[in-house]
Amino acid sequence: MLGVRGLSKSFGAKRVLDGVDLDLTQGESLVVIGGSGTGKSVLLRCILGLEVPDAGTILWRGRPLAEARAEFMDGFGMLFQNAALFDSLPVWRNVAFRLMGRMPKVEAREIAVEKLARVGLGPEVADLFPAELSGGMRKRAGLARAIAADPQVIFFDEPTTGLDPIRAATINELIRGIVDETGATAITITHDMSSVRAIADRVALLDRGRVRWQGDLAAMETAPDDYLHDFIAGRARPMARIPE
Ligand SMILES: Nc1ncnc2c1ncn2[C@@H]1O[C@H](COP(=O)(O)OP(=O)(O)OP(=O)(O)O)[C@@H](O)[C@H]1O
Repeated sequence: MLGVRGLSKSFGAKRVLDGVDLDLTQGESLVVIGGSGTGKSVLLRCILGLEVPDAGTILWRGRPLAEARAEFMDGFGMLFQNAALFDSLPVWRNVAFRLMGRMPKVEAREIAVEKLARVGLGPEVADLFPAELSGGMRKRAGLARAIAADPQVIFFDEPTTGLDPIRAATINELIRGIVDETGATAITITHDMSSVRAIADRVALLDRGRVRWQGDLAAMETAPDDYLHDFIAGRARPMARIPE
């Protein structure tokens, strides 16, 4: 459904992505992990068309995404790292952002309230402003916005950043539930191994601009790769090579 072929991107002399290849089938949940600065966000930005790669192609349903950009953009949802809600709009307008203009306001609001309910926020939250929400509630509202237009592909950018472990687990469960329910294809980038275990069907580890390892979640624990195991365990070895 979504393929990345030989994607490369440099900033000045710094080669951040150096031939990344990935494939996602419909309904699959891929979690991309990798150390800080390994290019996870750059990869996401290239897929979203916010960054122009130096080389490589992104395929969407077998066609270069560049040729199907409008169709792709219509069918994607995104949960941003800090929820990225518009502070001047009430929560329901944030959730309904993609729906406004496509349908009458009253209908958009109804869908927003329904999506808020799906993420565990009651109708009383709809008219609050983002500043009145806790961090966990903001994430939930961001998640409701990501699913408002029933996307076929959803991107989750560090979905648990800034949350305590219990709230993080709730968000992970919501994401997994939503992906299962909607059959959406999902790409998550994260450092949080609890997210990996809760959300992933498949895991890809980025290292020095390439996919160092990828495989099913179950295979991750026994994969013959020391760096992957250090990453999973959050372990720093004396004199270990930390990829830059
Ligand atoms: N617009 C840009 N201009 C110059 N360098 C950039 C730009 N965007 C990203 N980089 C560099 O690319 C590298 C990868 O950045 P990226 O944000 O993708 O890392 P990441 O894997 O998402 O890291 P983190 O997990 O810390 O968020 C970094 O060294 C960063 O400084």
